[in-house]
Amino acid sequence: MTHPAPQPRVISAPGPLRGTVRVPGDKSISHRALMLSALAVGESRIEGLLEGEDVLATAAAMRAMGADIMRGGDGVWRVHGVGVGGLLQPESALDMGNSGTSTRLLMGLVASHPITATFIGDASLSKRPMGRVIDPLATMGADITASPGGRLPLMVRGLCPAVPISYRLPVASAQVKSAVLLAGVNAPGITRVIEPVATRDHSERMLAGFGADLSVEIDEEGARVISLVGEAELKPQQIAVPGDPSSAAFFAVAASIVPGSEVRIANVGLNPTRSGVFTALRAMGADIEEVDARSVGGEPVADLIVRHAPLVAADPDPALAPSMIDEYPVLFVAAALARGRTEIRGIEELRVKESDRIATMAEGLRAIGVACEELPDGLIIEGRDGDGFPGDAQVASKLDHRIAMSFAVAGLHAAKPISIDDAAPVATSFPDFFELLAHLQN
Ligand SMILES: O=C(O)C1=C[C@@H](OP(=O)(O)O)[C@@H](O)[C@H](O)C1
Ligand SMILES: C=C(OP(=O)(O)O)C(=O)O
Repeated sequence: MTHPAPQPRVISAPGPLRGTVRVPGDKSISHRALMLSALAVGESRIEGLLEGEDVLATAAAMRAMGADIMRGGDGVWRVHGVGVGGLLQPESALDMGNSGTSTRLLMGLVASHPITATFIGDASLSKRPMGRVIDPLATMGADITASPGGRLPLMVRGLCPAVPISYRLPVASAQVKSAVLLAGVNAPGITRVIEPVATRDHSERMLAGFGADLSVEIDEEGARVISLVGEAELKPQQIAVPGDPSSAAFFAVAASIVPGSEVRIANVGLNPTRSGVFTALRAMGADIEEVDARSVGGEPVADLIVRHAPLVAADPDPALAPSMIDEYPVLFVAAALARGRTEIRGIEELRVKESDRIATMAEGLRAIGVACEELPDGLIIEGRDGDGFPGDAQVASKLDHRIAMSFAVAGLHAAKPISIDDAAPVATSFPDFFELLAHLQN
């Protein structure tokens, strides 16, 4: 719950970006790999795990509930699980730091085990809504006491056996879907999640990969119906985590906006439920080539070669929102340099992330010289037609890693430096972001 001292950073335009970078492992897949390995009996091995603070919070919580988790000197993580139903009562509160995914998915796991756990987090996480997972998990029988507004700190008292439910998602959220499915892993019978709008499907892929009986059908209205047979026996796996497209997006935008750049981003996960940002950038004229397409750990992967290109405003299709939800802040930076006006709608979910990402980005963009107008569910941005940002301003990251990295990217094409009041949150999802950026500047 304590924060490291703020780490201010000044970014100035260094000239073209050139070379190859390999982005770290996918954050969503890393969380799930640790959780499911911790529920399997026997040793799982995870290669390419993201070693960011959010994922380390998940690892610490799974250890506190009985799993044996070790990082080998070879960088491979070895997990000895406790078996479905075998999670132990943690001795102290689970500190989720800044991580919404850790909190919501672990609440699901605890909900169907005969244990009680208290969840705490940092100032950002303590403002985020948990009612969206409390509701279905309470229907499954968990007893949950939350702080006012359904927030952290909160306590989950699991029920075993839990009641399997059929739950239609009221909000397009992979975290809510996953919380219900993970609770369903230790519930008798069939737990069903109906998803009118598809969100990232890593939980479904990985549950099936660990041997759970899970099926997905499309109903007559086009919704995905995910059915999971509970009291599953999960078998240990060898997992290779692909690179995170959400992290790759920062370099894709950086190379697109800085004249003379050409960057190869290696090992990027391109699961269609995650790759919307590349579709949106290409619609703006970005030059993104996919090479060496392959499959890593059951997920599509390729290297991306991104070259500078003049960008033109193109309103992103709101239907793409779930597949690029975390990439909007950096897409706003691209839109702010494009020719024309971009209207981005259908992204009200951005208001409940690590910060209110519509408001925080609007404030920062104005500070660096961009005209924009906030909407309840989006943002209108007047593009600068390739003209760099005037800069000479300080922006606030508000405990939000994606805000800090987005303004670092903006600083690469600014007449005067942009300072970020606190870049420490970058360590939650992308600890070596600034090192990789420096590598491309040499
Ligand atoms: O399931 C996941 O791993 C995630 C789902 C998304 O959140 P929501 O489910 O709240 O949309 C995303 O923003 C988050 O970074 C990771
Ligand atoms: C929203 C994010 O993560 P989380 O919900 O796990 O905090 C993110 O990484 O942008």
